[in-house]
Amino acid sequence: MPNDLFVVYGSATGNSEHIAKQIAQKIQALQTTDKTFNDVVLCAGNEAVKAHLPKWSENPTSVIIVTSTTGDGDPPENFSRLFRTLKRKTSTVDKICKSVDYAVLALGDTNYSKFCYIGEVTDKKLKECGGNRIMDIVKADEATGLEEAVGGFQDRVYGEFRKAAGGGEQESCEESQPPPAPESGETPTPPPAPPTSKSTNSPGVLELQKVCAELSLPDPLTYNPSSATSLQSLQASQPSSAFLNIQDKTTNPDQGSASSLNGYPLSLNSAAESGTVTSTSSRTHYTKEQPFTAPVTKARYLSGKESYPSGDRRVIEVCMELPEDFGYEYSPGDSVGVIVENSQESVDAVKGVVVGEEVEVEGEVIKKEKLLRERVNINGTLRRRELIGLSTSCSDPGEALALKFLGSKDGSPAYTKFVESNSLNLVYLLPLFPSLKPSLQAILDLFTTIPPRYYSVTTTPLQNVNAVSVAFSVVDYKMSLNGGARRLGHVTGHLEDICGMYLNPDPRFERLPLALRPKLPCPTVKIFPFPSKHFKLPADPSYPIVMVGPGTGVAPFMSFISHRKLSKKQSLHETEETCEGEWRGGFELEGEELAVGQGDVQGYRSSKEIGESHLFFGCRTKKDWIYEDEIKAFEKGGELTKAHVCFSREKGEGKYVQDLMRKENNAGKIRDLILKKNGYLYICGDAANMARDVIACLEEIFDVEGGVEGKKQVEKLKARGKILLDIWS
Ligand SMILES: Cc1cc2nc3c(=O)[nH]c(=O)nc-3n(C[C@H](O)[C@H](O)[C@H](O)COP(=O)(O)O)c2cc1C
Repeated sequence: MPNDLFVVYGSATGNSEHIAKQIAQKIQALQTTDKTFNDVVLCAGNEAVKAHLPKWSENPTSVIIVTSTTGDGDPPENFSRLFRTLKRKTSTVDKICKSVDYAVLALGDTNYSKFCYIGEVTDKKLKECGGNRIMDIVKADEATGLEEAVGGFQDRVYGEFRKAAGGGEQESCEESQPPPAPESGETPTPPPAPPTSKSTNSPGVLELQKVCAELSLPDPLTYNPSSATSLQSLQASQPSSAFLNIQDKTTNPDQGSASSLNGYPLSLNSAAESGTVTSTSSRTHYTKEQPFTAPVTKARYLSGKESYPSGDRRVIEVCMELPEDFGYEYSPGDSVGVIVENSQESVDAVKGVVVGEEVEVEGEVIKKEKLLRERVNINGTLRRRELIGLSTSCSDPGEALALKFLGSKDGSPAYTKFVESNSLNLVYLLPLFPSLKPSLQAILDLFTTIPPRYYSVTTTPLQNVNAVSVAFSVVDYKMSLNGGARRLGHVTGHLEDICGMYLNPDPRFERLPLALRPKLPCPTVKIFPFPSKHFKLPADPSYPIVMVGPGTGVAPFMSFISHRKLSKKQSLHETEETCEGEWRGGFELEGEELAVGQGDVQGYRSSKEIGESHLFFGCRTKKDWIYEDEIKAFEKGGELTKAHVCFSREKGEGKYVQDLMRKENNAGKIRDLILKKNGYLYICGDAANMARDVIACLEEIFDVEGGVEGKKQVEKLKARGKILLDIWS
């Protein structure tokens, strides 16, 4: 009796999920001719724990894990439960994976210190749980392009599993893939012939040629894709009925189907996962799939108001109302996920070019307009695999080659300059490559769903449990392509737009009393709670805290300081239960995972004294200083011991936060608070530059001996949860 094959993913931003889906689809397609496996099951790690893991120790099972690492070496949310379970179960006598053949594909980025950490640990733990590793872990690096490693894994993995299942060697995921099925009544389009000359009229190719010349790269039209064999496996999988049959083995019929095909959300998996996310007092039922439509009750510019409508640095705070049944008492350090549909303008720009009027997904026919507006991420920066996939829909061979080159490893520097630095998305790609006419099905196959954006809360529930505020910079810049078109962030631009009535009120009505002003409809936004597991205040408020948050990285610290201030004022502890061993957010934790002293809202309510607190904040100029009044008021009121502030474009004691931290007094203070006084150090903001520099600075600060001590000390403090990061790239 053939065994089941599980393709299990852990994904924060959709890459691993998409790759896992491709692998599952391809293997499923092979099963029509080659019955190596009974069923092919695709699911997120958390879903696997309850629905499938118990059976893995009983029956021979094959498991392919595709997981990224996020945060600072953290598992993606939808993988965290499986990760914890595997870590916990290694020492048990009854090896829970003793009947499991497995392989791990780890996604990561070498810009982060814990490269592919979650994949590595998962691979190790599966082994310790008795699993049979059938091929070595493959690590794919986002910094240089995931494609080659992913392609190599895809090429090999099926053959290896087949061999292990006793089915011989001949199959590989790619080789035996059936040819793409033509749409009914159509003859398949032959692949475009290679270009015969380097001349072209294509605006995209011309721009790319310029970029390549600047970077001393070969002309993209001379690119020879056949030398990049493994990339072929990442090309768009064409619709094939065999691919649309991945079986979901979920156990909960209420949640609908978990199968996630062609970029559609894994509604069941995600819902199941979020459904168990509880606050200490109640469960929340608002999720990514079922967000709450929150009225935006206030919005204000924290900086840059004078530069509206097109200044490059505008920071906005928006306040959203939460309903009674939101059932979610958030706590400082948490974020709110915001979902914004694609704008009508971007849908219109794509609609006319994409071929086909509707697609069928799991029996449901979806019209083009709806699919483009609500589902596919046409506003996201194009990924390499999407470019390679789109190349097959170009009728001009030069354009096809240029897109293939951009998605290839050889074209990596050009990708950075041409795609990444312009945040080039499908909407702007189409006019550059006029022969590119993808089908609606290809768009569905290639693109992920619109991802939510996450923003740290700036408020505390101790003040108002029915409202939450977040702060963000408006993304607004000029592209170097498309004639210098202006680009606004998909979410931040939208929020600024809908909050116009608060941000830039009509001056004609300003002198009128509020009651007499015309009533405008309250803007709304779709949100869901996104609790943080690690970025939490210490449970004992008397512990000191050091907060490093330049720019909008200061946002969670506004919540931290307000929370400590109000916790001192309120003495609610008699009426509140404390909650031990469970985070707010309902994640069960093992002893060693519970960082010393970390806690929740309730812990704070029992507080009397709050410990010393230091904030390191930096921005470009005094004009950019957000929350200046609030920070000064905190300092005056004693809730903040000291704000250390610097301006990179003005004269002062230092340019950047790390310059201030390095100063003798401050370095000594940080050492004392963290090492001797049981303090916690928090870093929030940009991962690539700021966090890296701040960590390097801390290594110096803790390197009292002048040797390698500092590096080790920082690692130790991170491992103990005494240095905590909330960073983004
Ligand atoms: C906020 C953030 C934190 C990250 N942290 C790490 C990390 O600690 N180690 C690592 O190897 N990669 C890290 N990455 C890189 C991701 O693993 C990589 O981008 C991967 O392709 C994401 O896959 P996913 O979309 O399936 O989550 C991080 C990425 C982001 C955006």
